[in-house]
Amino acid sequence: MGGEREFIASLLVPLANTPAARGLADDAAVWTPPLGRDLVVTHDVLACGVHYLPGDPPGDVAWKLLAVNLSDLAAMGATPAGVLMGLALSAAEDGAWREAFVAGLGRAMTHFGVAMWGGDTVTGIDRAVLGLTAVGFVEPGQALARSGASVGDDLWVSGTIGDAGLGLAIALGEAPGDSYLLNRFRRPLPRLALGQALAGIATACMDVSDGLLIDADRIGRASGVRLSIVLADVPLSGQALARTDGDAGMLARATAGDDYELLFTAHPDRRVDVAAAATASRTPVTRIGQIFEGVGVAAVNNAGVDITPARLGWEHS
Ligand SMILES: Nc1ncnc2c1ncn2[C@@H]1O[C@H](COP(=O)(O)OP(=O)(O)OP(=O)(O)O)[C@@H](O)[C@H]1O
Ligand SMILES: Cc1ncc(C[n+]2csc(CCOP(=O)(O)O)c2C)c(N)n1
Ligand SMILES: [Mg+2]
Ligand SMILES: [Mg+2]
Ligand SMILES: [Mg+2]
Repeated sequence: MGGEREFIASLLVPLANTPAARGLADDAAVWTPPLGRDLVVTHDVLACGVHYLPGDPPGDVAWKLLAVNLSDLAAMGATPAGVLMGLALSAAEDGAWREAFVAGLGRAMTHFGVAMWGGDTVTGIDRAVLGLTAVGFVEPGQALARSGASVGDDLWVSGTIGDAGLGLAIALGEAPGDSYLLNRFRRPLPRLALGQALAGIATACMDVSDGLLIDADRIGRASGVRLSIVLADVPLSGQALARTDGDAGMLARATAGDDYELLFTAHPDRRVDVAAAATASRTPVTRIGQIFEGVGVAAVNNAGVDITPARLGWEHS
């Protein structure tokens, strides 16, 4: 395997077969956005040892790098268009790793229908740091926000919560294996179709990356309301349910993060519309609470007792 030039020419140029990328032959991409749409732009970083493990399959690391960014576009109700990727690699990401990474990235890009527009590659650091910028678009003025939740709204979440946290424990060798849970950690599925279907229905929306409780707290703070979550109503997969005991178990699921599900609010009069959006996007949604006066989040157990923990989820120091 040659150097940077050969890596770009042999592995990345084939991924960039879209006019905007100009064959990665110019200094930047030139993209003609869909007329009249609002552009939605996001960037997230995955660091080896922080977001994934050195032994994770490189193709899955690529999937996750794209998926976590598309999840932020989903949270805004956007349709993805293209990506720019920044790779800072260590000696551990050798030729075989790079080939497997790019192969996985190509499969992920095809799956989600996004184009590679360019990026940058550097080597010589101790641990890999992988950044990706995703660009999408929405109908003018239709981008969702964290700030629109009102007192009386319902609180909803897509899919199931806590699977990825259990998958991480499995990847770390701390829990017995389960391919479904491991896959939920390594290959999250951004809820793009649901996000798009929620335009005009959700009053606030975000994706759950750091943990259900901490991200609910963010909607609460952004909206100036209190999100009350009935822990027993938080949807768990069968696999997670089998590994979850009591209030402490539910709190562990609700603070683990890496879910990449959508958390959103809507007026109770829109329950039929939320159900229709879920059906149209083939995405399960569950009502997990209500919005009250106050600020932030409260987690309530079966006895109606507020058991909100001090630590709500993942935060970088
Ligand atoms: N280094 C940075 N430079 C500029 N803006 C940033 C930076 N880090 C975060 N932000 C911005 O701050 C806001 C919150 O970022 P945060 O990373 O918490 O959200 P997120 O990407 O949805 O969550 P996560 O990173 O857990 O997936 C976003 O609007 C983001 O663009
Ligand atoms: C090896 C390993 N250890 C721990 C975790 C858990 N984790 C790390 S960052 C984060 C929040 C989302 O990231 P960010 O806020 O940076 O976008 C979570 C839940 C992991 N994924 N991999
Ligand atoms: Mg981020
Ligand atoms: Mg987000
Ligand atoms: Mg975060």
